Amino acid sequence: MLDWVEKYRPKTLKDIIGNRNSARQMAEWAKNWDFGREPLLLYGKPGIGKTSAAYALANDMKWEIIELNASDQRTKSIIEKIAGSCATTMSLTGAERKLLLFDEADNLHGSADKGGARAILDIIKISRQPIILIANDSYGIAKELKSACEQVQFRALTAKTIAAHLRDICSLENLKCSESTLNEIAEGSAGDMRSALNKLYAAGVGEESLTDEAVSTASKDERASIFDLVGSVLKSREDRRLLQLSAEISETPDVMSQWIEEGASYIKNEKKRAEAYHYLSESDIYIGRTFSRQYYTLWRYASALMLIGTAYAAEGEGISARIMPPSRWRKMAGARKQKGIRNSVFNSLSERYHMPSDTLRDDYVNLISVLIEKNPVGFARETGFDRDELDFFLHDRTKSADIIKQIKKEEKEREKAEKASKKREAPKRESTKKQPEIPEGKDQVTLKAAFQNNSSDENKACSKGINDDETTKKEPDCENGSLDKKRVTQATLFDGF
Ligand SMILES: Nc1ncnc2c1ncn2[C@@H]1O[C@H](COP(=O)(O)OP(=O)(O)OP(=O)(O)O)[C@@H](O)[C@H]1O
Repeated sequence: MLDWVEKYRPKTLKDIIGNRNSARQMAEWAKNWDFGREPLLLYGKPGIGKTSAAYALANDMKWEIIELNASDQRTKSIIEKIAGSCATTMSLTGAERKLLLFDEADNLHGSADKGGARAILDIIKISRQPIILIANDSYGIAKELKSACEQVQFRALTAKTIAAHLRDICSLENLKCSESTLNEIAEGSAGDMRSALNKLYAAGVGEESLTDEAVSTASKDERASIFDLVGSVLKSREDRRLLQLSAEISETPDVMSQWIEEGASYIKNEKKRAEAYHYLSESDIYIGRTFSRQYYTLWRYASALMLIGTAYAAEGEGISARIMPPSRWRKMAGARKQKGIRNSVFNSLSERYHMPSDTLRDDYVNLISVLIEKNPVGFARETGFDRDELDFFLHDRTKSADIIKQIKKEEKEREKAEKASKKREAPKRESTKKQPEIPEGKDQVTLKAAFQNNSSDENKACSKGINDDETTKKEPDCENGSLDKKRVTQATLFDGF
């Protein structure tokens, strides 16, 4: 049996209650959608119809819908695998278009979502299909992602609008309910239609009439979110209520502690803030012990310390800013990327200079930095660094990007010139094809092997000359080298066969 939230989920945009302008904006966008059109970003409080509106739109347009949630472990590669393919191809079921729906676009910083924002941006660039992103908190969305989208705000619904919808549902379900009870549910839902429907369902399902008592019992069962918990810790001093809220949310104490830590950073008074951090660190000890001893009863102490301790320190001063996901998640994602760049830089230098990467990192990093600063172009050209790797030493993203761009341009021009010169050389080679008795393949391989054994710069230059088909031009430079000698040697070797 469907609960009423599902049973009365809007089927078409016309069923969306309130937010008429937003629904209209979505319909316009879909009607005029064409390849290259910006995705939509629907944002607003939970439970006010964003996801329903996206589904209703897809239904109206007869578009197939593919939903991706943050909990799908949206690493870059997975997104590219799932969405990248359908972003560029037509639907298998024959539906004209596929709507890619990225829910929780404001929650892309967790470990499961590394590179999530970047990957979505990449998909936006290549997608031949419409995309909608959904977020509760527009401030939590990566800046680049936000500016790549057309934004549609969803506002919390008024108590009057919610009450009217509840009345309709009561009559469809043959449930008798007084106006005052309906208003009480609507007002207690703070603009959240889903929460209101859940309360009505919990109190009224299987009943003929609704009593105030049933409603207040049902309200207690309403599940809280982590945002409610952080807000309450900073605002309220009701210890029991805080513990009850923490039991309702689905986060474990270690994750909860990271959210509270972020919340504690909003406490204005420095002393009080320090006190909050003190309780958080005490709580962290119990979290550590829980894991090391696998004794989960200790979690209760951890929760009590972090919640009651932080609330005690905050003294109910409340929060004037938006509650954000832990900033350490963002920092950790950044640090992971930086570590990857560092490893790749030192591994490639280690190969080049035949030195352990640890030695390079511990003893030569300053020297290398100075050398690179003196001649960044030459160094980047020689090492084949990319922008991030070069920036690791230069600490100047624009400069690094410019240098890499310049090198790539030069490479392209060189390739072009080489191709052109090969074209010019081709007829000449045809005419000189009839060469000595030495089989062509064997000659090349043995010569190459001979050069590999010789590491002097001069011989390298000679070998380059040969590979580049410029033997004649380079010959005078090779007089002291062993090219001619080797040719003689090889010839003698082959003579022996
Ligand atoms: N504006 C609305 N009109 C009609 N029903 C609504 C509306 N908003 C919410 N509902 C009801 O609440 C349920 C949940 O709504 P929905 O999932 O669309 O909210 P949401 O804003 O996307 O929330 P979240 O941000 O948590 O995903 C729907 O199934 C529907 O029954």
